[in-house]
Order: sequence, then structure tokens, then C-alpha cells
Amino acid sequence: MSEPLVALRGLAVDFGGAPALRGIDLAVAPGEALGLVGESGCGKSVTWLAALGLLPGRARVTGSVRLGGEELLGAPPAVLDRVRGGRVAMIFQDPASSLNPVHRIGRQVAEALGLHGGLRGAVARAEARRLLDQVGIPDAGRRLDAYPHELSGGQSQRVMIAMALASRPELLVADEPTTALDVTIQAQILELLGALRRETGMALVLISHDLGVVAETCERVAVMYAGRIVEEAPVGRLFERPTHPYTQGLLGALPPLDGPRRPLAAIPGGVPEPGAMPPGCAFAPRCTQAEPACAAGVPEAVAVEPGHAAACLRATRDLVPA
Ligand SMILES: Nc1ncnc2c1ncn2[C@@H]1O[C@H](COP(=O)(O)OP(=O)(O)OP(=O)(O)O)[C@@H](O)[C@H]1O
Repeated sequence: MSEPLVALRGLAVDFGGAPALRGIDLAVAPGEALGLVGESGCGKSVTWLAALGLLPGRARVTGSVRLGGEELLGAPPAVLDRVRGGRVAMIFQDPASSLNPVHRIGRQVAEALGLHGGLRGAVARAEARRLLDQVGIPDAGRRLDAYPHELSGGQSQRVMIAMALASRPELLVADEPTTALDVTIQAQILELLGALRRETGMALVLISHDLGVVAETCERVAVMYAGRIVEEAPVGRLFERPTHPYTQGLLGALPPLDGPRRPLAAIPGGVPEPGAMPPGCAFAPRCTQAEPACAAGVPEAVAVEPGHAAACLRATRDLVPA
């Protein structure tokens, strides 16, 4: 990879004796689209909230988070404020709750432009209109005067994306941006994110519990389980050669691309709570391929092939450490 835009090294988060992240190494290159997948509770959101200094004070965060060479962990609040909504923007699952219900859309987008670009008045309004246009809001000029409750879920998410773009971020972190939307709208928002990335050159981190969503939009995927990255690969390689049994399980739960929809073969059991981590490989209690050695130690990530690593004792026994 070229010089990364963002590099997380050994990122760990502890909520009062309960380790939610247990050493995350992850890098995002400029302009790259990286998917972060895993079931609910794996630590996907905590990873980026920790990286951007957005966790509550009682969370103990250790490791390193570098943005373009600058260390963010332990950086003064003024530095983090400048980064958030500046070089890095974040959007979330529920756009309706992120918009202020009592202010018109145009004002909210213009405020974001004022905060990050110093734009005011008619200039800010014109730029807000351009942004709404860019994110595919029809009749953007009139929509500036709408209130959030007048927008559909998909349109609200488009407005959130417009506000995120206001600072011309180098990285957009999108945390389950389509989970609350119906399937057709979901596809449109994913397409929009892909198109904006190509137009603006920004990098994209797409957080999702759905490998299918990530496969459509991202070039590379990191699979998380119980606060660790268990597999990482270019998206095509992950589908062709899923190596960690957890990844295999997630793939097995995907509905077929064509043909009748069938009930998903979800992986039995659930993600362990941070306070109740099993010894060794945290996935072992749910893993159909587990053997006694899996409980003995946390497996290291090992290179399966160039750019493709997995952390499974059994799958990678004869391979070299990544
Ligand atoms: N503020 C907090 N205090 C204590 N525990 C927390 C806090 N935030 C998250 N956790 C715990 O950290 C673990 C990881 O949560 P996280 O939200 O990152 O998971 P996720 O993979 O993003 O899932 P989801 O898609 O449901 O958000 C969970 O067990 C969660 O309960």
C-alpha cells in the first residue's frame, strides 16, 4: 500500500475491565474504499469512535491512530475537533436523529459549510444547493427550505452525506449508512457513496454487518470478530478464498444473488460480550472446525497470500506470520 492516510496500530479499548477492542491494526490508503464487517457487537463502531476521540471519558484507549503521519490518540481536543468534520467525516445509521428537526435543511447544510469552510449567507446557501444536487436530491433549490420530517429516510441520508462533504473530507467513515433503509434505497445510497468517492478522491470506510453491502462498494474488506480483525483481503479474494471460519460463516449467511430467497444460514451462537471473552480464539466456541489448541492462545494474523491475512490457527498453521 502507498503511504496510508490513516493507520491504526494496536488500537485497544477497555470499558472498565471489559476489553471491547483487543489490538486493531488497520490502514486506509488515500482514496481507498475499505469495508469493515462483522456481526453486531464485534467492535466496528467502537474502532472508529475510538480513532476519532468520540468515546466517553471512562473508555481507556491505547495504541496509535495516525492521520497523515499525525498522532491522534491523546491529541488535544482542538486538534481532534479540527480533524472531525474536517479531514475525516462520519455518517451514521439513523440520519433522522442526526438532523435537527426544527431547522430547515438548507440552514443545516449551510451551517456545516460555515463551520468548515467559513462560508456565510448567500454563498453558503448556493454551495448548500450545489451539495444537495451532488448527492442527488431532486429539486435541490426548493428542498433547501424543507424540514427534516418532510424528507424520506433515503433523502435524509443524502442530506447527511451532503453535510459530511461540506468539509471536503479525505476520509468518510459511514457506519451502517443503509441499514435503516429499504433495499432499493440502500442500493442507491451505496451507489452514491461509490460515485462521490470517485468524483472527490476521498477514502471511504464502510461499516456494515452485511458482507454483500461491502462487496458492492469496497475494494478491500476487514472482517472483525470480538474486538479483533480476523481476516483482511481484497474483496474478490475474500469471496474466492475465505480462510477464517468466521468469514466462511458470514459468506454462508449471504442470500444467493439470483434465485429464490431462502432463510439465511446464520452462524449459531452470538458474539461474546467484552467482559466474557473465551480464552484463546474468541470464535472457537462457535467454530465448527475448532480443535483443543484453539483455546490455548489468541491466533496471530498470518499471510495467506499477498494482501490477504487471516488469524486462525487451523487455517494458517503452515503459513508465515503476516
Ligand atoms: N460506551 C460504551 N460503554 C460500554 N460498552 C460499550 C460502549 N460502546 C460499545 N460498547 C461495547 O463494545 C462492544 C462493541 O460495540 P460496537 O458498537 O463497536 O459493535 P459493532 O460491531 O459496531 O455493532 P453494532 O453494529 O451493533 O453497532 C459491544 O459489546 C458493546 O456493548
